[in-house]
Amino acid sequence: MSKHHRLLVENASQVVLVCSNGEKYLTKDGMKNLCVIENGSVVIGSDGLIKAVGPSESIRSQHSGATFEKVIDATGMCVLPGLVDAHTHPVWAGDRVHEFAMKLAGATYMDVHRAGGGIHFTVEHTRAAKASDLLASFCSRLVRMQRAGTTLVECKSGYGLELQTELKMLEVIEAAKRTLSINISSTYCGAHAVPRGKTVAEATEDILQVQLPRLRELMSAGIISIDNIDVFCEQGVFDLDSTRSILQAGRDMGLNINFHGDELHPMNSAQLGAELGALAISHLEEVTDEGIKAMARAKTAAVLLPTTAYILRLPQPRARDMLEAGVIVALGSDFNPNAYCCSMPIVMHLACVNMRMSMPEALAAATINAAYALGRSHTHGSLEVDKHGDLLILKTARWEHLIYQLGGHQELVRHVIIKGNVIYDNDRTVDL
Ligand SMILES: N=CN[C@@H](CCC(=O)O)C(=O)O
Ligand SMILES: [Zn+2]
Repeated sequence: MSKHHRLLVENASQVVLVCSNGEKYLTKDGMKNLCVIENGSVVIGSDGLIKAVGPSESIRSQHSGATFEKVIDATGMCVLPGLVDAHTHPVWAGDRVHEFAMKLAGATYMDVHRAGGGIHFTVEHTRAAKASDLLASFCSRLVRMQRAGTTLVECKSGYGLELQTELKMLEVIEAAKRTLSINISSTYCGAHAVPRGKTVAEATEDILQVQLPRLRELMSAGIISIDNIDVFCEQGVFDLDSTRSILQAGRDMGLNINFHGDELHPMNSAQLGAELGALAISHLEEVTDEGIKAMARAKTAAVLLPTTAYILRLPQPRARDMLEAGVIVALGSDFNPNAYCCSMPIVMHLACVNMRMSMPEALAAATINAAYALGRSHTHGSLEVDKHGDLLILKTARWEHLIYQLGGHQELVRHVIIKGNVIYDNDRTVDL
């Protein structure tokens, strides 16, 4: 085949495809046995899509007449799909390091929230911030995520709680899409908290009558693109009825339902999400057995967030029960001013140690299943022909080192590649 391609990555010790039969998600045994090619190569075409992946010898013979813009010799290294972070709150001003100290001293998340801190503190600072400052800090956070291997990330609004600031955040997310190569799934989360001075009913009314109609107009005009709708369904925040009406209104606008549920109290959020056809529900530390069954039946992904339970010293989400019930388990960093973690490799490590997932299960949850939670698993989340050429090259012959070496990704990640373009090249040598 004499053709010109963007990139050839050849002779990798391992190429972890994750799956190879067009699966849109993995469950149960499918998550335990990932597809791995020993001594493999990957070809990415000029359109940024994967053209071939397989054993090095057969790729070499199939492409004997082809030319490549770039060739990477991955001898002694391994190749994985770019990681997918299915839950982040990365657009904000004002850090909350002082609250971390309060929490270490024993305050709970809701103690801080009720005292006017937490989300309210961030809302105050984000409302006051200039869009250009929000964009600059957001982009530097995205760059940190990219360096840790994330190539597709969900990004929420939700620190405005009124139209003007929610829009400012969504526009900042749009601007970042134009600035950086990382793939972004954008989420409207105007129901992240009840704004000060409003009741739940008033906040819900404002979202339904003011915020969503304006977003619909801007979406129709092609000025903004939003993928998902989110609500923080929790005692003292949005109850089940208000959550239902907001999610339904978002769904009617064509948004995917992807919301916070059953985090601090069992709210029957999982059952609600399953009934509404939610693509994903996050947190689920307090999900019930009925909720787990409902999510498995509805194919609603559970986005588990190991950093939240770790930082807030909450009970761990019941990952094993969900996996055994056949729920589509995905992972997210939950990056936000409460859980300041940009690293999916650390998230996978915590999922393995604290939630008792195996390393293959954690990788499936941070690739194909996280892509499913964002409605992107037809294009992302595995190394298969016609999917985006988004991948990581690690300076180690076995992929499990990415999870095993806690915080070691800074040395281990050699290249991060998006659509066949090298967006991060870390040539520091590493002593394993
Ligand atoms: N639980 C609600 N939202 C975030 C926290 C946001 C914040 O504290 O600023 C979460 O997913 O953990
Ligand atoms: Zn969240």
